[in-house]
Amino acid sequence: MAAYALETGGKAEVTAVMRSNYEAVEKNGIEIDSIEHGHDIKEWRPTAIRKSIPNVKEENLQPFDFILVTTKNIPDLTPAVADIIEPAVTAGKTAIVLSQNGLNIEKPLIERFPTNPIISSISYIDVTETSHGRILHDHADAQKVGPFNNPGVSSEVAEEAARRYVAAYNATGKLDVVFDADVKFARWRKLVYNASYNSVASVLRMDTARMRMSQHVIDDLIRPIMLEVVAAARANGVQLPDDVPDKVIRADPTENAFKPSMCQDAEKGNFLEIETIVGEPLREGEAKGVLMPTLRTMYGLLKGIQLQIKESRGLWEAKFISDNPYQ
Ligand SMILES: NC(=O)C1=CN([C@@H]2O[C@H](COP(=O)(O)OP(=O)(O)OC[C@H]3O[C@@H](n4cnc5c(N)ncnc54)[C@H](OP(=O)(O)O)[C@@H]3O)[C@@H](O)[C@H]2O)C=CC1
Ligand SMILES: CC(C)(CO)C(=O)C(=O)O
Repeated sequence: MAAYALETGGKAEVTAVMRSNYEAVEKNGIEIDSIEHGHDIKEWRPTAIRKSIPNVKEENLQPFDFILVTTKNIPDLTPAVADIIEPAVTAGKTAIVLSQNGLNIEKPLIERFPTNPIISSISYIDVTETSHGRILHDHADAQKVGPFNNPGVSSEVAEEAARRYVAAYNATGKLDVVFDADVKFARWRKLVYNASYNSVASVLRMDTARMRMSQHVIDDLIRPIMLEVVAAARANGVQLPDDVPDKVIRADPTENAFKPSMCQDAEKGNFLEIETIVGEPLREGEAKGVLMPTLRTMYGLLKGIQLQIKESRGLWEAKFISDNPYQ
């Protein structure tokens, strides 16, 4: 959806890097059913489609102005985001936009690319790739875009890059995609949803409407996690208002059965974004003395699921390692 918005705005040319969907898109283009851009978009293609990350130096390419990262962010697996994008980054030039959920995702990027603007996009957009190259977009694209603090880049340069990205993305001015300098607030606010709904949905394989209809899932799991995240945010200097949990609980429409992105991954047998969405807020909160028992339990369950996925893909072997006290 980002490629579509950027290209159709007329201020950007997008090179889209695809993986499992490459062949399907190369052959048939992209089919989009979008609440905002139209329900019957067929055979759409961005300026370029690639099967691998462009290598700017080896291929003698012009530097990219922006790299928009829309992969899942799973630091407990390799390759890490910084390794994936490195060949396309031009030091001191390319701005890197992380349109990914979670906390502290900028840290490895700042370490690897100390002279590049690193930009945060917090996105509210329910998008599902229903099959390769087929996109269902059923919530208005709303984003808060702002610069992460990269000590090697001046705040003026970083802000200018973020504003330029917003201007290209929202060229028509019709989308709710806006500049917002308070990246820390936007990220913690979004985590109230993701740490709770994404993780509970992944364990229960349940959509958010059914959770609300059940009542107990909200009372016993969702609301307690939200309150723990709000307490962790406040302990870290982010004053989320008292009404955030109630607003976020009711954020999704109840007439369709929406499953958050992590649940979609669990159902596909894909790896889960556990560390950035659950592990990091847990560590940040507990480091400040906040008790987070519900989120800690979810973390343990999700790590168990991740281990099963790793084993099924041959990335974990069921054996004791030397310092394991339970053998
Ligand atoms: N879906 C949503 O509505 C929302 C998602 N988010 C966040 O946005 C981010 C992206 O989520 P989402 O769009 O759902 O993710 P998806 O898993 O649907 O899409 C990720 C894409 O990245 C590709 N990819 C992953 N690694 C590589 C690689 N090394 N090289 C090339 N391509 C790669 C995947 O390919 P392949 O299919 O081969 O794995 C897949 O096409 C996440 O951080 C998520 O939390 C935020 C708001 C809403
Ligand atoms: C809820 C949503 C779709 C944002 O709108 C999201 O962040 C996710 O599914 O991970």
